[in-house]
Amino acid sequence: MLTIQKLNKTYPNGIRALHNISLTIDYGIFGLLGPNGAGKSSLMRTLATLQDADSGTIELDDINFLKNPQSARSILGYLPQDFGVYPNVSAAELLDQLAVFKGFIHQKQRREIVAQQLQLVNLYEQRHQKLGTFSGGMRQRFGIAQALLGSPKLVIVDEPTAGLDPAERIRFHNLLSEISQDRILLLSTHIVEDVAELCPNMAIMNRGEIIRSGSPQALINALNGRVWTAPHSQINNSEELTVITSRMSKGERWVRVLSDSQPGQNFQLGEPDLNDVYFLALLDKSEPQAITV
Ligand SMILES: Nc1ncnc2c1ncn2[C@@H]1O[C@H](COP(=O)(O)OP(=O)(O)OP(=O)(O)O)[C@@H](O)[C@H]1O
Repeated sequence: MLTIQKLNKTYPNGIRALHNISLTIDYGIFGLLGPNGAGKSSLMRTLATLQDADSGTIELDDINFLKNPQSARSILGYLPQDFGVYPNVSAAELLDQLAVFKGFIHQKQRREIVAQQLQLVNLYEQRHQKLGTFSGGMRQRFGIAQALLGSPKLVIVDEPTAGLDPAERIRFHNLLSEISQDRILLLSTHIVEDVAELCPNMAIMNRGEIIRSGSPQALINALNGRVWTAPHSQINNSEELTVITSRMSKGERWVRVLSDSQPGQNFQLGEPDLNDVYFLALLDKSEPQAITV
């Protein structure tokens, strides 16, 4: 179990990026979902021991990350949001060099590990190709290969699917699912579908705070019988509604509304989903009010 307790961080410019963050995270993929600026990267960087917290604790296997970052680094791998590569170096060369930094000093052992990792992420055939010629998806898979050097118990990946095309995204999801079998994989993302498809457990973060946590299914079930839908064109303007989303679907604008009873005659009961959970969580935090559409 990774245990985070009462973690706080305020940057020198006064922005409070983490406010009393407490989470207990078990093996498998854990999704951290939140809008831009929620504090996800701040939390990821703190867990990766790349920045200090003002207070709180992070523990895994009796290692206190904040007091003993060196030991923590030996059990964690990190794929940052802005993973830069040297464009003129090949995948095998850079991975070999990163393996040296991870403490693999014997060349023969390193060669085996580098080959293993590149096979795992399906880049072995392209191992001599320069990283500057890799597509976004290949680069992210390479990022996973380097994060897995040394078989870490905790792997932290920060917004890895942003910008990937649908096929690469599926391939990347499959890879994440495969490598999460025997470790904790923390996935930070602002893409609701990433969490819906991959994560048995999740938390939603906004403005430096955890505002929901649990299994996606349990959070969705809590909305059963309370989400109503109607075409926007059929809603009477005078109705006061708690709108979850109002967006285009198949050429028509549809409104989803939270209500304990049918909010109007044109509304039908909808099937709640993780988008409803997410948008309602964000609404809660910004002082919910009835919205007239
Ligand atoms: N080094 C820093 N110094 C000052 N403020 C920072 C720093 N890093 C982040 N912030 C601020 O802290 C808040 C949280 O930022 P953070 O990058 O952690 O959020 P995020 O959820 O990862 O967002 P995004 O999805 O846009 O990357 C933002 O208001 C951001 O401007």
